[in-house]
Amino acid sequence: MAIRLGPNQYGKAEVRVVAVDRSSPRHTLVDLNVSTSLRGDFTAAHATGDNSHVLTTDTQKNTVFAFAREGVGTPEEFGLRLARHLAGSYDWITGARVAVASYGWDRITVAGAEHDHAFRRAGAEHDHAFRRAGAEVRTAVVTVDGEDEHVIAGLADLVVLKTTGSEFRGFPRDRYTTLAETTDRVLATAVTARWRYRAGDLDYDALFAGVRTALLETFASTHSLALQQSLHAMGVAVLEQFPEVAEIRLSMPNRHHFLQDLSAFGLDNPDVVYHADDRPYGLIEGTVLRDDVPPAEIAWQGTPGSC
Ligand SMILES: O=c1[nH]c(=O)c2[nH]c(=O)[nH]c2[nH]1
Repeated sequence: MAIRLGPNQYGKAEVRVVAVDRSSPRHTLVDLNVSTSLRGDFTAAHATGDNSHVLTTDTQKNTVFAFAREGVGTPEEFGLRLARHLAGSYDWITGARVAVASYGWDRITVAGAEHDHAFRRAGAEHDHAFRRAGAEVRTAVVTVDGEDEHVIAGLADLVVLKTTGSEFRGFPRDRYTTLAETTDRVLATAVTARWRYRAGDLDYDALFAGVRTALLETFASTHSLALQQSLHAMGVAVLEQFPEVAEIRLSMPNRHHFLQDLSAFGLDNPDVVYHADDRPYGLIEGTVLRDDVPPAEIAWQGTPGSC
């Protein structure tokens, strides 16, 4: 019985690259998940571990980031540029497949914010604060406990990002601290928020829309010194604007965007190309509540991500 190597391919899966165009104060961004894979004669690597024909997956990843520095364009164009380059790089590589998933981002709009400098160009559309299209979920948890009824409304996976207007500095340093202080970073999070209503007949749709808008507007407008500060400001805004809300609990992972070092390829990177890292992530959670409303812990029992 002859045993042989059948079809095979290899590449780097899910390179998360975010490219920001800062050429005007109205930033734009492209957010991609790029997977490459090569076909060709890689028999030697499989049979004997001879890697002389292996264009490493690390190199493929670097190529994705380096190509993003030169502009992304459409996913199709970016895929074509990459695939042509990879397929043409060595004689023994006969083909390349590049899969590009492109995540859409909408500008956050803020009513009545025309006087904020970040809105000056397009009415209420923010220059550098975005909401990822499509991912979010509306939630409700209702508890009936004897005579008591509790309604917790919420949303999950409301993904937002600011390309500027975020700092993080002034933290203590010990022997394990390597994080650099920054006065300008990309700030991104997936907001999970749950808020408990006071009793009463309420227009839940209108309240949901209002709370969601308050969360978005406040994320966009707050010059953030920490994600904790943004979280607090978002909770305060909801309680200030909606007397119907007794308390709000927020869970906000810090979706880190690391500036990709392109210097090894002779490229600068003036805050253009980022690696959107999915883990580990900071997880910032907090409750904002009113002093004069009795707690209702039973309403929260079994609700994940609230503290
Ligand atoms: O907004 C932040 N809060 C933190 O607590 C923290 N920790 C960290 O490493 N980066 C950040 N960013």
